[in-house]
Amino acid sequence: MARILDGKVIAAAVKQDLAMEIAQLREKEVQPKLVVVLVGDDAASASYVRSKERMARELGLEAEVIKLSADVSESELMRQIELQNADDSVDAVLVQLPLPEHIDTDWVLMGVDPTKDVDGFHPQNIGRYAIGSPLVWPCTTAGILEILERANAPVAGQTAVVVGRSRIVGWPTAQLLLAHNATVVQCHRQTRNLAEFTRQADILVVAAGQAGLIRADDVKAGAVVIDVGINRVDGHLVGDVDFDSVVQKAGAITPVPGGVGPLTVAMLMKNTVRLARIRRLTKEDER
Ligand SMILES: Nc1nc2c(c(=O)[nH]1)N[C@@H](CN(C=O)c1ccc(C(=O)N[C@@H](CCC(=O)O)C(=O)O)cc1)CN2
Repeated sequence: MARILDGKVIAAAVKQDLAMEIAQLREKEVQPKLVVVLVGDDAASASYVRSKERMARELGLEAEVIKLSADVSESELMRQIELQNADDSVDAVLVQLPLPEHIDTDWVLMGVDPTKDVDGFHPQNIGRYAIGSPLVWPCTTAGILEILERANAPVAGQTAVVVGRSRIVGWPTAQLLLAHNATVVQCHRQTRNLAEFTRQADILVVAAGQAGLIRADDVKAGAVVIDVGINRVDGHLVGDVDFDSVVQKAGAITPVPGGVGPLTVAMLMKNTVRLARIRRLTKEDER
């Protein structure tokens, strides 16, 4: 039976460490500020943004949410982002995804000042994945590393298989595991014989958006399985991994809900503090 990696417990530990760091920053008169831009009225996005605002306030960070209507023009959205880029009191800017279809997401993300890009989605930060040191890793990816580290799961030298190659999770997670010296295989929709790869994984990260995609037969005995899927099936939230069968075979597994999700918000707070520290306490030529 696998060890359950409880994201709520790990997120609470991250928050506790951060509270101390924020108190120390306050002694240096640094008050980190996060701005979240929310476009439209998608219920899930609105709920995630509320969690972000709530956790920021709990930790004593300044947080502002800019709400724009679903039919906002691309130029108005860009204008709002540029205002945040120019505001010296703002350390971190996040544009909640997904954006409505009429908006070019790549273009908008390129508009965020890379030094305030708390999601790590600006091309300049994506380029830095290649040298293993973006200013920040995307929040979910950073959360996955936090889970592995706090579970004392080794990464270097392990075979890691990542299913999915999204901008938000799959791609950066593969890059992060590579930067930590895992042997990485990135699978995606067009991968043939997916199970041939997943069965080799010491660390299996699944972010495909397909409920029940990975079953016990697809997993190596003793593997660490990180389930990033969030799917609603018959009114219930389930991951991409068939938890009930895989829990019998894996060495450790994250549940859904209560696994990676809570870390995504906690790591946003950690990234905000990191960007504030870099902008306010590090000389430009040391960044
Ligand atoms: N700009 C960004 N947009 C999005 C990101 C992101 O990192 N940056 N990630 C996701 C949504 N997301 C945060 O934004 C997020 C997703 C899930 C959770 C979470 O805590 N999930 C819970 C279940 C919650 C539920 O009941 O729905 C869990 O897994 O336990 C937090 C944040 C897409 N957009």
